[in-house]
Amino acid sequence: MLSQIKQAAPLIHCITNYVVANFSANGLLAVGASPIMADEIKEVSEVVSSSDGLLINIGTVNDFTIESMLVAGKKANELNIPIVLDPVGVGATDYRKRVVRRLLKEVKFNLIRCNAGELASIAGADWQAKGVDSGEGFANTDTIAREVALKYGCMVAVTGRTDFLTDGHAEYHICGGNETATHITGMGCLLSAICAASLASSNRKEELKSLAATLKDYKKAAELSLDENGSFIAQFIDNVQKIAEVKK
Ligand SMILES: Nc1ncnc2c1ncn2[C@@H]1O[C@H](COP(=O)(O)OP(=O)(O)O)[C@@H](O)[C@H]1O
Ligand SMILES: Cc1ncsc1CCOP(=O)(O)O
Repeated sequence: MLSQIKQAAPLIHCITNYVVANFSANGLLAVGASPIMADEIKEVSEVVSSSDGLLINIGTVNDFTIESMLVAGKKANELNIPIVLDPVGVGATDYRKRVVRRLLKEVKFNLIRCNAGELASIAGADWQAKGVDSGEGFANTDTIAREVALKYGCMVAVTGRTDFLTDGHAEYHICGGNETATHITGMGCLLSAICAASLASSNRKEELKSLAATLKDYKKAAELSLDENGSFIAQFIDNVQKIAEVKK
């Protein structure tokens, strides 16, 4: 699927957090997409209107950027531009919970890409999240993901050792990857940005299947990368690029 993104070369508007902005831009470039990071309320409407996909990531959201997210999200809905929500660390604070509740109420998302702790928080399930990391709990994430997908009429991708993707009806489990991914900040955030590129590059009828292939390619790139953190980051970007360049 990364090769399909490379062919389509979509422009992806990212309203994302300042921890991962550079990594996400480089990752999008590696798959052949074009990133534009913009969160000023006076320009987000114009930026999203000329984009093929939108990422809303709440990792470092504040009272200004939430308003920009809502303006961009509503404009994208108007223009039928696919939107991915990454609810980074939503379980960590009441503020983040309120932000995500408001986003899910006022904007229609195509995909929520999250870890198990974030999913549990959105669903109000019992879970011990750890900041922006997944944490631990006993809830059945597959069941909750299906419920959340049906409730919000969107696809849900819950990532971890095994990824789970569903639209509430059909579903995929994706195995593999490299545990080192959990020690690198921004791996989930970049994946969400690439999912926006995937949605922007695929036929609407095939988007669940295409997203599953995207998650698989992402895990493959991690498998092919070294286990030390610094080398992993460089090799991972190289491997994402190589997989995207394979002609299908
Ligand atoms: N234990 C693990 N082993 C292998 N891959 C993992 C593991 N945990 C997460 N991943 C992978 O890391 C990437 C980012 O997912 P994740 O860490 O769940 O996101 P987040 O950064 O939002 O918590 C995904 O490709 C996921 O499959
Ligand atoms: C550490 C951190 N703090 C706020 S956003 C962020 C990045 C989280 O990135 P990811 O969830 O992809 O690891």
